[in-house]
Amino acid sequence: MLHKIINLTVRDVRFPTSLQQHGSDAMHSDPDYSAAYVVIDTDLGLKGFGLTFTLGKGTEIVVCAVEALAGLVIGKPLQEIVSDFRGFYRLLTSDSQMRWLGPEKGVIHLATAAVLNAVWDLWARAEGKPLWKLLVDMDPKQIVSCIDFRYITDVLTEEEALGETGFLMHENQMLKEGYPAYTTSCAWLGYPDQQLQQLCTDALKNGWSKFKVKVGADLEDDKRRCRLIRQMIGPNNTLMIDANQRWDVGEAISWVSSLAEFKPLWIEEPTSPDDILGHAAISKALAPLGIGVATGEQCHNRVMFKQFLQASALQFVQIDSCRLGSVNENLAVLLMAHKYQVPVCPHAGGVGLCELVQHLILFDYICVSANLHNRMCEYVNHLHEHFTSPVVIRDAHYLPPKDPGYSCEMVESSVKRHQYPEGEVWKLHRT
Ligand SMILES: C[C@H](O)[C@@H](O)[C@@H](O)[C@H](O)C(=O)O
Ligand SMILES: [Mg+2]
Repeated sequence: MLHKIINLTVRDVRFPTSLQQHGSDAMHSDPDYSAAYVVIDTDLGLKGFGLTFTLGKGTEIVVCAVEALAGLVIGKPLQEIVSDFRGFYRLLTSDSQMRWLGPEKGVIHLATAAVLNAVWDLWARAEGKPLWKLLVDMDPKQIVSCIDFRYITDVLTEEEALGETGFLMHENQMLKEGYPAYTTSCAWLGYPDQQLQQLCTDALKNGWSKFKVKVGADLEDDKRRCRLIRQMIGPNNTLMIDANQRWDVGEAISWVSSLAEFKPLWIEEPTSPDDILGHAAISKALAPLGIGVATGEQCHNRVMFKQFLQASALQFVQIDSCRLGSVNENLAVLLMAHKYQVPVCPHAGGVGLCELVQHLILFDYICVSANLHNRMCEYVNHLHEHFTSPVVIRDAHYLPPKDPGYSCEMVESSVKRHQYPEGEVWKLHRT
């Protein structure tokens, strides 16, 4: 465990997903799934790989922010970092000059996630374990020692957190059955009805039973698309809807009420991701219709999640492996969600997000929640071929990864081809 970090590189990698409207929603009509992709080198040759997710333009800004953090990482032995991981998280997020850019939000926090994801990957590789197993094998004290409790002790103290982990009952079940997943890949907003129908038919054949549909641009379109999907999947399968922050509070309530006949389990991101009281009002108004509110993919830190939970403003917590400050901050959110008994259903609509977040939800089930009721992890079917250890889905379940690390290493030839702007793929698209 002497691995000393001697270098950090970061690259701007973009995939032209907008060409076919993959990933499109009511607010992001042309998303190019992208990543600020980090590689850290150690003196002994072991490498760590990490990333954060972006939508194309602006990835270069995240790259700059990662470069600004690199000096805090280079020169550190892995052992020193992980023996005081809370301190290291603080170092990255509380730098007395750079914290002005956040603190713990926006571009600088995305950069923190990319760097720390690479450090966690390195640690798991050094231990020869997939990240979920590294977490599962830690004793609760060590888990808790990775979390920065600043700003959340009014809801969760370190002592309380110690009592919240450690069930360990369900590892074998996960290895056998995997963790339940839902698919978003049938119904991106830019897909025509025919494509939606075809993809839904295929998904049903492949054993999918939970489907998310993008809504929010046009009410009549939403009704037609939800009707179509509900008819195809029948009354017993699950439907979720996602508006990606399109509405004001009142509009959200009336729009979703008009879609209530299609029986969605949740409305995701109905309004601004920062409007905690707005989400609380929407939750209250929709509860009698049996519709919950889900949010989190743009919830930028544990303090926001704390308040969402305190205000009963969400009924599904959607953690994101690349928006929060890596595993460290995600652990805090998992434990707070457990305290409030709110199910965690991770966000994974992006490049690499499925690969990463599966580790976190496996840990959550095995060591924290021990519960599968109303819990599922998002799955989207794009771009897995660019990873060296892509997710394995069987019967709509994530099978626990076996390779050491955090599953975020990308195939080097893919990185080269998709690097922006010099990669071959981008040369083609510009001509
Ligand atoms: C732009 C992206 O594809 C989003 O639409 C996506 O992350 C989405 O909100 C999701 O829930 O998967
Ligand atoms: Mg979403």
